Amino acid sequence: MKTKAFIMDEKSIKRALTRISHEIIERNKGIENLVIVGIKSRGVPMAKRIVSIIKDIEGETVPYYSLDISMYRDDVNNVGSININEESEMDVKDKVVILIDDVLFTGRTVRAAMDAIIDQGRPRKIELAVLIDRGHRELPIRADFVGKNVPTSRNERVTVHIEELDGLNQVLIQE
Ligand SMILES: O=P(O)(O)OC[C@H]1O[C@H](OP(=O)(O)OP(=O)(O)O)[C@H](O)[C@@H]1O
Ligand SMILES: O=c1cc[nH]c(=O)[nH]1
Repeated sequence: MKTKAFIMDEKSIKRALTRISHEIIERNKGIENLVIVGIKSRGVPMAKRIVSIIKDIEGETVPYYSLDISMYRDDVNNVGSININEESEMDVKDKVVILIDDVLFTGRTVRAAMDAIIDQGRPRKIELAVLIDRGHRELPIRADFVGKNVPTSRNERVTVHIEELDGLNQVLIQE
């Protein structure tokens, strides 16, 4: 794949996650009843960073979980059963769940993540934070918190590299 553009560097990713963290706190008037859920793979380190930024601001650690939705995808040949990772049962009943992912594209991953969460209990609300919204939704899903809106064509790919998984922090458009 050829890189067509550099969209974000380490500093701009950090600024975006800091702003999103402030917005989450502001929108929810604090952190009471919040639960943060990172979607694997890159939503997980992003979620941890947001938890850490919120702790710096509010002085408390918000509960957080990672979620593997591969079994819930409707466009993968896999009608399999529920499989939240075995690490933890998520306590989401009556909580405000903040879902975190790196890229929002068709919305199918988020749809699957919402199914997985609701199977664990009835949250009071689910909100969505993404680093990149690249458009091309196939479902009526939108993000509440967006790092950057990046217009793309369908055949492009937005690639997010996060240090914890990839050794560096950057966002690229590739084709
Ligand atoms: O809105 P959607 O069309 O569902 O696309 C967005 C999803 O696609 C990416 O994951 P991908 O399936 O490419 O796997 P990855 O996490 O290994 O990159 C990305 O991390 C999002 O989770
Ligand atoms: O461009 C895209 C599409 C799906 N998932 C990504 O991470 N990038």
